[in-house]
Amino acid sequence: MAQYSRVSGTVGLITLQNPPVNALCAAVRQGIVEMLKKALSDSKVKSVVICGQNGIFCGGADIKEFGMNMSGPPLVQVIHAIEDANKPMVAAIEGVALGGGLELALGCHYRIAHSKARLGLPEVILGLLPAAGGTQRLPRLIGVPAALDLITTGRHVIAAEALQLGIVDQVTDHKTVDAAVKLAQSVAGKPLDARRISTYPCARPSDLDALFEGEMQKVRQRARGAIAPVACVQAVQAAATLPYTQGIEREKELMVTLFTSGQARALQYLFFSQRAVSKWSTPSGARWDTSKPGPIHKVAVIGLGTMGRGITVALAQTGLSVVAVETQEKQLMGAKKAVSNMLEQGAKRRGVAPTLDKISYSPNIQAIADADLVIEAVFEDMALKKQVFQQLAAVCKPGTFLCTNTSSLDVDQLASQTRSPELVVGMHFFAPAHVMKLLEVVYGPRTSPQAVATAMELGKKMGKVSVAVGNCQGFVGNRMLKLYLEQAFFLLEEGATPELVDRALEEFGFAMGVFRMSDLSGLDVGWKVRKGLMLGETDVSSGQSARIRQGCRYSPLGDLLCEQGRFGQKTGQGWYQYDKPGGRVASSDPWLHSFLESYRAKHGLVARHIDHQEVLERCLYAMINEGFRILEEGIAAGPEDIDVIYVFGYSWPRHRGGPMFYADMVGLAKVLERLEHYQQAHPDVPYLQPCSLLRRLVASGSPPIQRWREVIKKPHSQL
Ligand SMILES: CC/C=C\C/C=C/C(=O)SCCNC(=O)CCNC(=O)[C@H](O)C(C)(C)COP(=O)(O)OP(=O)(O)OC[C@H]1O[C@@H](n2cnc3c(N)ncnc32)[C@H](O)[C@@H]1OP(=O)(O)O
Repeated sequence: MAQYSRVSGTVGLITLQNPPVNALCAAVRQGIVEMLKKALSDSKVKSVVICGQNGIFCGGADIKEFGMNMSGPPLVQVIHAIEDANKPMVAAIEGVALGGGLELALGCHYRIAHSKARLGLPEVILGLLPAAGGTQRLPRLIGVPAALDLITTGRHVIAAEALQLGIVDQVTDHKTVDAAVKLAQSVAGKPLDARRISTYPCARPSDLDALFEGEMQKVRQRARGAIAPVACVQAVQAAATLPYTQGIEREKELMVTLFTSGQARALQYLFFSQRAVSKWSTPSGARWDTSKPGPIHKVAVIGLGTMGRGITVALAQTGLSVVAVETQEKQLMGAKKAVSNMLEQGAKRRGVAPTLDKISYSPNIQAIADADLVIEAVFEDMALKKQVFQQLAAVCKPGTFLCTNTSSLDVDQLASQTRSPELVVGMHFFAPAHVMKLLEVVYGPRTSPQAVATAMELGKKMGKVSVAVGNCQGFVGNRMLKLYLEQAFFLLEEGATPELVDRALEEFGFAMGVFRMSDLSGLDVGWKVRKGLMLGETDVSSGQSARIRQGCRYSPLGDLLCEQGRFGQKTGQGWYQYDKPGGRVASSDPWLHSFLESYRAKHGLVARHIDHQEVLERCLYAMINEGFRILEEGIAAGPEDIDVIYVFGYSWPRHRGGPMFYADMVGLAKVLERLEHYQQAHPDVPYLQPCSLLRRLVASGSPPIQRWREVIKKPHSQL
């Protein structure tokens, strides 16, 4: 797990060996201690280089070991042994030095990095802090403000910035280990006292208290209830105010609190879930490792509204050739300008050249004849999309993959418009498509494994977290969201206000409550979908209440607001009021409150007191219950898929892991009991009936989420 050799006669070389990222598992830590002893006791060795195997220095502590009983020497002690060494220690950083990997390098007396190397302390993203001395050494090395930035955000820096900040001593474009050996030779025999970072005083800016107060405020605001960023600030504050040994004690104390928190578990689960979803499988047996993607050189986008523009930008940024088709001349002109602006801004931010020349625009669908893959992004209307698919079938060369960006329409119906339904797959992007990380890849019963593999591969190229899901109304994300929204509407009918519901959800950790989010995305979007499903119009002649549709409870509140022209931010009025159409700052709207009162009076509803707990249980458990149905039907392969969709597409608070992880944390028996309670209270809402999978899981003793798959048999699979 760590190898030792002597090179150039006098330099000991310790190589970390734990593929793929040389994570610091117990055996690696033990190996370092043993190899270090060897190097220090070898009288021919005058200095030592530490490097990693296969061009990667180290990806940090082994995350798989977290939550297990610790064995082997603690990392903090390993790093002290390195720093205390009486021969110069040089870190040769290639690939990455992240987390414990960078902390290990900070224990060395010198650091040299390859120009392409990335360095960082991303522990905060895993709900932790750099607890192997990182919070104490980094501020001593680069100052408090810069250390706070890196430790509280977890951002990676490339070697040039690391050099500028003073994290590394040298950057090389050549072979890093060779350059490190040279550096090690040049410093052999030199005194080391001034090279041990733990002995440095921590420079204190004059306004230290104000600095930490400001930072704490900033971090709390950004953290939305996550505790790790706050602990990171506290640990750096200890570095700035306490001697090193006491600072290390404080770092340890804070780490123990984080380690035992559910938040760290949630974030580490997400780390592995994000990687697990790329290893997709479908109920028919297609899998990521047996399905080869088709070659894609040229992609076409049909329809240049908001979604089509974002997709075009994201595609052009991958370097692929893109043909962007929009039949309406005026829309095409506007799109050209908007796409170029977005590409230029993005390129400026990333310090690269904009890829404007990758895109050709056309008003004519014939222009896509030689595309390898087409993404249809026209208006969300089945008749229109069917027409487009018929055209695509006629125009495209044989073998072209045909993708639809529908957010909820039946992918299989679109496939049936073509001669090759096996080439049809959904690619559901989220707005704005060049920014949002999530992509739902939707396979129908006839979609070929190759089409799924191709869409997943393209998503990866576009920098998306892609999740393969089965075809059903709303797929995974919007299918669950519908119930979340509906429960929020019902709560208004029963006595809540948009402010109360939003506050409960924002305190839970959502960036925006459901009503503020609805105002932002536009109430008219859902209205059109409901009208398409015949849910947005009352059949007065049937004599049924406006609050019953298709035999179930229905709230027409959203439709009524739309009928008043209240579409949200874009019209300046929705669930809240704004200072002008397009305004961003929501304020409470007395009109809405009196509208709700008259609505309740009209329908004989008596407002009752509703608390935050009920808001959370009704909105979240309804959605979680649907998640279990999705698992039972085989629409999502596992709970990780649902959780990744919610975190990356619906701003579910990361430190709560996703809806299914949250259910596991709350306890499945409790979720079941509360659903039963609400189902009894609202028998006209059939989806509150607990899903049979949830019942089966509870009956099998509520196994942890990692073992749900054992219980999820798929007798009801529709695929
Ligand atoms: C006791 C605590 C004491 C001190 C505190 C120290 C704490 C830490 O160090 S926490 C860990 C901090 N490090 C990180 O957060 C880095 C996490 N990894 C990454 O960001 C990336 O994996 C990478 C940039 C290192 C590589 O990216 P990429 O090339 O895209 O590969 P993958 O992400 O797909 O990863 C490949 C493979 O490696 C597994 N893996 C990555 N890092 C770790 C790790 N630190 N521990 C264990 N396993 C790791 C990852 O899960 C992938 O595995 P699979 O192929 O099985 O999916």
